[in-house]
Amino acid sequence: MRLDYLSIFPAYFDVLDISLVGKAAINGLVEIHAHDLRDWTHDRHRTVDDTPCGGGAGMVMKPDPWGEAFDEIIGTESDPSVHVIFPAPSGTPFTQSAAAELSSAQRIVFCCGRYEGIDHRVIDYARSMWTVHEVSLGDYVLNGGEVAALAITEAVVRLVPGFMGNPESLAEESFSAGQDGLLEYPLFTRPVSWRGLDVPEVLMSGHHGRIASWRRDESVRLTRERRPDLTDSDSSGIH
Ligand SMILES: COc1cccc(COC(=O)c2cn[nH]c2)c1
Repeated sequence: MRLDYLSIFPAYFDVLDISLVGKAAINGLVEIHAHDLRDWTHDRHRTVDDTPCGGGAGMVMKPDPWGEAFDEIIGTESDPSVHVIFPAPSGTPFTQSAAAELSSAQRIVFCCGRYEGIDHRVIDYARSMWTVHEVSLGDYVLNGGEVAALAITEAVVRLVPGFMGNPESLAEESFSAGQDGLLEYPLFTRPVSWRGLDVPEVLMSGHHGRIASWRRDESVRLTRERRPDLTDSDSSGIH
């Protein structure tokens, strides 16, 4: 899987050289390329933004640098197998199933917006050429798409076959299919007693049936408490 990042702050992606994603890069599982959008400007100030047509506060990212960067990084041929991601508050909520779908992509290009956003024609042009995803990580505003691109990268790359040493651990996480779309139950490890707080006895009983039932009850309780929106979904198994 090749991952490209287009940003005016490409150094954000240096962090991908460490930890698991870095290891995957070494193993050749993923190939990471970060690019400075200003490399495709031609004026002395390397300008990437301009005032919004129609007025309004702030600045908008000009289309020209994006188009030239696309030509060089992706090419001028249409190819639906290339996935282009624009993180933005106005995007479609990003989910674990979207991460799973993207984990089989051969190429993903992250376009990191700054200022008030990117000239919409950039997204329209990209849609005419590749498979575009405008995604939101949540109902809040970041200063740019870089942090969102890092989060999406981690969610996707950890699902790439061969990435996780222990694929079983993927099956039991929140939002993974195995949990019926419920939130993950509370986790404990040794010591059994810590600062006057004890591990729930059932987990030390060795009775696997009771443990499974305790975990399910906890997942249902947590999901009802924190994510009532998930309780009616068909996959949750609770109504
Ligand atoms: C594309 O234009 C913009 C404009 C402003 C900020 C951003 C960065 O994305 C977010 O803020 C975000 C992503 N998910 N939730 C919030 C992009």
